[in-house]
Amino acid sequence: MKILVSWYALSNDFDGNEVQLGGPTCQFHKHFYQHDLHLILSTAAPDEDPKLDRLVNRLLLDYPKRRIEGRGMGVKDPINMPDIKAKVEALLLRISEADQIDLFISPGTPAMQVAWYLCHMNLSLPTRLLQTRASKYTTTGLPELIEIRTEQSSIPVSMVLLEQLQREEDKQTSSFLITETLKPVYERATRVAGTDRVTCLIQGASGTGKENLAKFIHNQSNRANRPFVAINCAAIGDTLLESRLFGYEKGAFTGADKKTVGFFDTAKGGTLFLDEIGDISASMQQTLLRVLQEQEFTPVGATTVRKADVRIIAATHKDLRHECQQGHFRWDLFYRLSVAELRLPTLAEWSLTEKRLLIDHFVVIKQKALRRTKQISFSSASRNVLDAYLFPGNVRELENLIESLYVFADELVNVADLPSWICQPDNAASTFDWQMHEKDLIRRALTYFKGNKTRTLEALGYGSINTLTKKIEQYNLASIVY
Ligand SMILES: Nc1ncnc2c1ncn2[C@@H]1O[C@H](COP(=O)(O)OP(=O)(O)OP(=O)(O)O)[C@@H](O)[C@H]1O
Repeated sequence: MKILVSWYALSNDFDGNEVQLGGPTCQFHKHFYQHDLHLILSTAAPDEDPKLDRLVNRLLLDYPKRRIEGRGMGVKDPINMPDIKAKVEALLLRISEADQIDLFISPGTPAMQVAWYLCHMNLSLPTRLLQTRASKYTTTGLPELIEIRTEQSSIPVSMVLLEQLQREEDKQTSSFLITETLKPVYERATRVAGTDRVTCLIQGASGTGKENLAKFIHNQSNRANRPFVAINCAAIGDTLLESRLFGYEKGAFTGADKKTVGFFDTAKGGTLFLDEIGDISASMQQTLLRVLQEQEFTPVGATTVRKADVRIIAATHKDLRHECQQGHFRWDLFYRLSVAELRLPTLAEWSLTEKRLLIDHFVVIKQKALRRTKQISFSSASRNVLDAYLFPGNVRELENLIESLYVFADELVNVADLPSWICQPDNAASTFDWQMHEKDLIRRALTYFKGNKTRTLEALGYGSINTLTKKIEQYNLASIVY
């Protein structure tokens, strides 16, 4: 395995908050990347650097098949060389089984470069020191890759603090995969992120990654340094939902023994994610509509209004247009929420190759999260079963399955290790194949004819518009974005 490790360049990899495609990290990927994994390091505490997330996500958008992961190293002072060295030493030792570890030293402070040099010299690991020369300084007009060759010490390093290894391990679990099927959705999401405040509606079945997508929009937006607050609207009744969202005054209701701020205040300047919006009551729909129209809200029991400064991202597993047609959801609120509409495909809509990629992705992620020394692998029979299974619970179901296999199965997963419902013959691909095929056909035709049902009908040859409409409902295609 060939691993690339580098810090990101605070100024050169970014122009303000935007990822700089001409920066050293993006340029490396464009011209020189031939690795199996890139670990991009940030000085921030683990999981607390929106810029790092933005850079990783941008690269994954451009190179969806690459494995690129961000690591917050928790370095307080970017010129404290001993601290930096101790942390990168620990990291390098953890990946010491790699065949080659390339240390890309161009981005980062001089202290970071010295630390790379010392690690290369002293750790006796298969490291190479790489730097790049920007195209404006080369005669060819293209950037150049330079390897700094030095004699490495033959004395292995004797001690590295083990507790550091442990602390880092916990945080190596967050990273997600943007496959070809997801790419258009994430591209639209990037555009949504670029517009402040635009309300967004994410539709998709349970477990397809709606909250992930909402976080992605937040992290890509100018609001990334402010809070992302999520609330599941289906889980609680009207009164509680209202007091959670808007806060309340002391004595506003029985049990309100002190003034409490709501999520609109907590998320001020940031993003408020309203999950399962399709499940809120008619009266809550009315309240929310007013807040969205007037951009202000009143805490329960208060007399004065407060300004709402949040971007709302709502999500639902329901087909909200259909809910409106049925009179269960207000059209005016639907239009307010769906200024930007995104739809996440079910796992059944992913190609087989992508599904396998996701399995491999979780095999790696869960190994780290559960601190297993060895990765699980699949017998060819168990691979076949997984290929045929449609994962109705989508990404979450697949993720949970891999996690449980790490807990209960041996390193080599056999069919007997898989849950019985996955192996049941009624899940066999043959039953579903033609339905999937039909669904795909209708989806493609609708997209091609930009949602025009008459032309789709002509192209596919269904007897009547009613048949086509029923199929569209059956396959949950009513809300696809053309
Ligand atoms: N593209 C992806 N790559 C890796 N993991 C993903 C991806 N999308 C989703 N996940 C993971 O799948 C799980 C479910 O995702 P998430 O909670 O965002 O789904 P959801 O659609 O909001 O679910 P629900 O409708 O049940 O609230 C999470 O653990 C998430 O990290």
